[in-house]
Amino acid sequence: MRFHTRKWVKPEDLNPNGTLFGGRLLEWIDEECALYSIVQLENPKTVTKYMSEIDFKSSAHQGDIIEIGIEVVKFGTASLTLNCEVRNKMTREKIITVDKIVMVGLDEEGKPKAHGKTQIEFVKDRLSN
Ligand SMILES: CC(=O)SCCNC(=O)CCNC(=O)[C@H](O)C(C)(C)COP(=O)(O)OP(=O)(O)OC[C@H]1O[C@@H](n2cnc3c(N)ncnc32)[C@H](O)[C@@H]1OP(=O)(O)O
Repeated sequence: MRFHTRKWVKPEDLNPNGTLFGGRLLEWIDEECALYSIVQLENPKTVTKYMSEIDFKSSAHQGDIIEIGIEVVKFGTASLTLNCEVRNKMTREKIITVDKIVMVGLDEEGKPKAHGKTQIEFVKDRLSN
């Protein structure tokens, strides 16, 4: 799993309990998956179709730095299936896991569009082609 993005937990990210608000974390995960999929599928019209159950294993506190990891499970026809793990950068403790996130690339009419991708591509390799 590659951990692409770090986030710094700020006062506005906390719940009334004083720990990281779950909704904020899901927003970060969704955005991370969208950005990752847009780049991989080379389609800016890529949406979240499905998220499996989530498992909050531990929390984070103000000032913590967390990192969001993504792994490709499968390239489908129009879809890209990912899994995600978020961990505390300092303690390496797992905060959340999401086993299955399905992103779908759309065409101009908002219908699923075949992407023709079968493996992860790195931007640096695209540039050298
Ligand atoms: C980043 C964001 O926040 S985006 C905002 C939130 N997301 C949205 O608004 C999306 C709203 N949903 C939609 O517009 C539609 O459901 C669409 C266009 C994404 C998909 O429409 P569908 O009629 O379900 O398309 P279809 O049945 O062809 O499925 C498309 C792909 O999704 C997969 N899929 C569909 N439903 C599910 C599901 N419940 N679980 C897992 N995968 C699914 C299919 O297997 C298919 O994959 P493939 O192309 O690799 O074979």
